[in-house]
Amino acid sequence: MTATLIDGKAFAAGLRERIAGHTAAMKERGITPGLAVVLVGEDPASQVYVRSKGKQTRETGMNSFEHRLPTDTPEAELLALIEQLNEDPSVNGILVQLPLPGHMDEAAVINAIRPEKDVDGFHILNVGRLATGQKSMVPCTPLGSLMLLRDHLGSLSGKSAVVIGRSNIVGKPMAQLLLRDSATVTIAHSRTQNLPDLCRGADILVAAVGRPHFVKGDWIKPGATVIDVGINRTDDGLVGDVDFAAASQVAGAITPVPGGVGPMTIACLLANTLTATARANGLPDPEGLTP
Ligand SMILES: Nc1nc(=O)c2c([nH]1)NC[C@@H]1CN(c3ccc(C(=O)N[C@@H](CCC(=O)O)C(=O)O)cc3)C=[N+]21
Repeated sequence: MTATLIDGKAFAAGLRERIAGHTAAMKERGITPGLAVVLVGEDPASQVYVRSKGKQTRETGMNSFEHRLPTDTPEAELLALIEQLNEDPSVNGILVQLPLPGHMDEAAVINAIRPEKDVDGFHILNVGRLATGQKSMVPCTPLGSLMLLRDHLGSLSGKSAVVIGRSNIVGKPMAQLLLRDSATVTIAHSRTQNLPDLCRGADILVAAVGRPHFVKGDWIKPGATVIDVGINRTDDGLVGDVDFAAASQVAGAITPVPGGVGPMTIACLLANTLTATARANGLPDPEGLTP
């Protein structure tokens, strides 16, 4: 048996087109969504992502504001920039690229962003809102994964979901979103006992561990839906957290790397920026893109 390929790249392209349509309608009313991306330091991978985010923001018709600061920038200077962006009415979304240099307090920086403009959904208030079922900004990678799951499965209600990874950026918010869709959710991590057996019970398996080919083919329940969040640079190029060749013989459906969750992350960043702009202007949420 060979799994259905869940084409995140194509889904993201369609999503960006719908976002561009909403953006054009807003611009007719004199509102242009604006996204500010802040990059501290010269990490080459981060520079690639920031460039790609800026390009897609502009292609969607939104304003893109990019701020690059040197690695040794004092934290107070970054906080002052965030305050300036908080006050700027042309900026609807603020993203501070992570990870930050070691001398900075990541939580303090994230929580300095006005929650309404926190398009990453990392602010403590948005985390609490998501956990309690209130409208919030939702982290982009989990949101993109949820969209792919809903598109492929329809209802997630009652399904057994295993999320491998407990990060604040992916694992924990992913579990919250699955729970909100009435899946039965287990969060697994490095201390989990008998992980292969646990995975074999999962109708939905989300791998967010950051280790190349960590999830083996014989961990997959036949017919399961597998979402591979991993982006690992190896000598063989970009690979996911799942052994794709083996897993795709067993799974019902699986996301590839590249071309799966990655492109959805950026499309959801634009979706959150559009939603933030609508909310800032008293307009209804476009299509309920940000749940
Ligand atoms: N505040 C913050 N928010 C983020 O959302 C954030 C961040 N910091 N720091 C870094 C990670 C990483 N990230 C990715 C986005 C798109 C792809 C993506 O489009 N990947 C392509 C391939 C890209 C390639 O070839 O390198 C794919 O999977 O097909 C990957 C990774 C967002 N991040």
